[in-house]
Amino acid sequence: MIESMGKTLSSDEVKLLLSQLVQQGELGSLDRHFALEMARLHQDDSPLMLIICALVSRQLSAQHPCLDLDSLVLANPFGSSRGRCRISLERDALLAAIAALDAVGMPEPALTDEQASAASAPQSAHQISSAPNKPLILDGKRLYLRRYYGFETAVARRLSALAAEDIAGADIAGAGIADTDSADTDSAVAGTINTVALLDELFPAGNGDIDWQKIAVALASGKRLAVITGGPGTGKTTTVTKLLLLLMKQTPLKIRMVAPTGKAAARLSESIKASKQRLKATLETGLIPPADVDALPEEASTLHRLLGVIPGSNRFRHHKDNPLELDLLLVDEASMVDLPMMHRLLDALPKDCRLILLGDQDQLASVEAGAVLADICEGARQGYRYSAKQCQRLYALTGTVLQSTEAAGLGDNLCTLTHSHRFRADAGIGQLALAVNAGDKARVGEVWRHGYSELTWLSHGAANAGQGDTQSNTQSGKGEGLNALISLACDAYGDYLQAMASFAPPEDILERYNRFRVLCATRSGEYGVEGINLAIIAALSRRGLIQPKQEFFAGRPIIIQSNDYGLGLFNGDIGIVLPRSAEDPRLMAHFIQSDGSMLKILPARLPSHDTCFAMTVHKSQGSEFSRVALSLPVNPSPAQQSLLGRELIYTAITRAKDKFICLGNEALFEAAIDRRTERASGLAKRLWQGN
Ligand SMILES: Nc1ncnc2c1ncn2[C@@H]1O[C@H](COP(=O)(O)OP(=O)(O)OP(=O)(O)O)[C@@H](O)[C@H]1O
Repeated sequence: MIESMGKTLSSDEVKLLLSQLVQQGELGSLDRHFALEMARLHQDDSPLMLIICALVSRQLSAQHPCLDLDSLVLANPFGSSRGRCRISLERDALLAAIAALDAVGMPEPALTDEQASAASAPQSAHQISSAPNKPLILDGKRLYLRRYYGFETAVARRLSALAAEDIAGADIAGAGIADTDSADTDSAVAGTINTVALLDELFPAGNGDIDWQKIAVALASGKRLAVITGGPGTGKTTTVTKLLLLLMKQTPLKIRMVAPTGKAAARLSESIKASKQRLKATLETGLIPPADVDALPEEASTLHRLLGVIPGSNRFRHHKDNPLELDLLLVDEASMVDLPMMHRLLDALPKDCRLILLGDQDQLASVEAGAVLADICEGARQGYRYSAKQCQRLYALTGTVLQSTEAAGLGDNLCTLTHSHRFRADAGIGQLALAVNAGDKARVGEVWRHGYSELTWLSHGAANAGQGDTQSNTQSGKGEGLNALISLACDAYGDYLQAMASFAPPEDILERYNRFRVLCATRSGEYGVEGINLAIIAALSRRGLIQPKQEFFAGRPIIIQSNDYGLGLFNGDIGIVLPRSAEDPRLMAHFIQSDGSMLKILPARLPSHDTCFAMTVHKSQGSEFSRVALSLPVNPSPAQQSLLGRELIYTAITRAKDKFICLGNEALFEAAIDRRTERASGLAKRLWQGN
């Protein structure tokens, strides 16, 4: 049934095929190894068993929690470019044959929490279960590794349960309107009035448009789970600060705030602090004294730190049997949280805890498997979906009339903020981000051609010039685009290097460095992180701004590639190697921590790291810079092309506050906008359709 060039393949031929796919870079060696191990453990090295296991493993390596058999390209499931490696499968026989494999099980009806936890117990991602349970689960047309099936079903079950729960006493508006007994109704109405007064104080009447930030606070005040999403500068932090204030006015709560990376946690802390200051200046009636705002927490940590890493293990101190001690958990940059991490987080939440997720559903999905935030928001992509009960409650609290729909999935728990207060509606970066996010290529072209001073297009070469041909701030000519980008980067980085040369305080040097960043779509190649870093080092050296004679040199920016809990450094943390002082030229790596203090580490003690004049767009999530230059590859490989999607471009653009520069070519840019990253997952269906 598995054929290549019209010939049915034997097991040995399939094993050879897997080796060839690895040699060609079309399959990971881990995926091949996984397939062979599974075949050995299950004493079944049938061609189908080998192929299916390799495909499921490859899906996971590409961050898909499952293999969706409906979207499998039967004529060439590995997407091989070599004729010999293009196998084909028969649709009709495939499902039945997979179901008949001894290694494949079917979903157990209503898995209990214990069973789900056992199924998803921490092991290495590709470890094969030694339990009698089947290592693969076929759920309809989706094939999972058992562990990931456990993660997905547990996350769906826990989120749905949280979503369905109203906060006792907060269902006041609905109760006040609906038919409840009179005592309840009296206290409910009193509570409603209190909440209404607080909401009015926090959100003074505007211009008559719906105030979605107010809706978000009203919604989140009554639900155990609230998800507030929106693009950059739409006021997520402002909104959540007001929400925390409102909740704390009603009941004292033990609150923790987290983000997936150290950088994002530091930014959350800064944003909350700034938001508190702004809020204090707007409170007028005395209903909320400034001291109440001061009392709000502002310290944020990483998810890993919250859950308590156990050194040398991939388990955490907090889990179902040792839950966290808190009443409310706020998770920022939730789009970066992967499926296994979301499972661990939900597992560690105590009963009766509120969970608030903040993030931008349109950003790149997590680096590891899943696209949890996008799945959570999937059912409300076309607009809000509030039940009649929720609309009644929101009307009672905010006076806003909203059109109800039939209750669906997480509809009552979601609020999307769409108006950016950071980008002027008529300014280039906001316009470009909007057009890219909508996949509107014609509009994208118009925005580039408009000649906004905030946007600069650098063409890869004359042959490819196009996108910004008609605008003044356009560069073309073979190789000139890259030269222009390197020169521009050297000008920008020259600022912090000159501050270093005059022994400015490290905080000042880091602040200047963080004003600009080159972001790359890929790691390798001349236009990737590796090539651009080398080119910038060479150019800065020619200008005499750095002296890269050794691995560590004064002014070398560093990005950390792994977590080191002992040192307090985390994957994605960024610092600079600087002399200790004007008198002491010995070098120390300097990092600003989430509480604003400076961490100094001897370079030799740093965990794995890389130079960071250029970094990947993926690693830039949760950060923002005044100016961003994006470098796209010239001739991306098929694997690179698949990563070059709309979310990547959107994420890069929205890291920039004042200026966005793009080095690319029109065809590539357009193709990327057309390509949406879809992760094979059953989570959205489970959350929104209950299966
Ligand atoms: N309703 C509003 N009216 C006017 N300005 C606002 C409003 N809400 C937020 N802002 C301003 O917009 C800016 C961004 O707000 P905020 O930091 O809350 O957004 P965010 O969505 O959290 O941003 P980020 O994308 O950086 O996470 C801030 O300067 C804030 O003062």
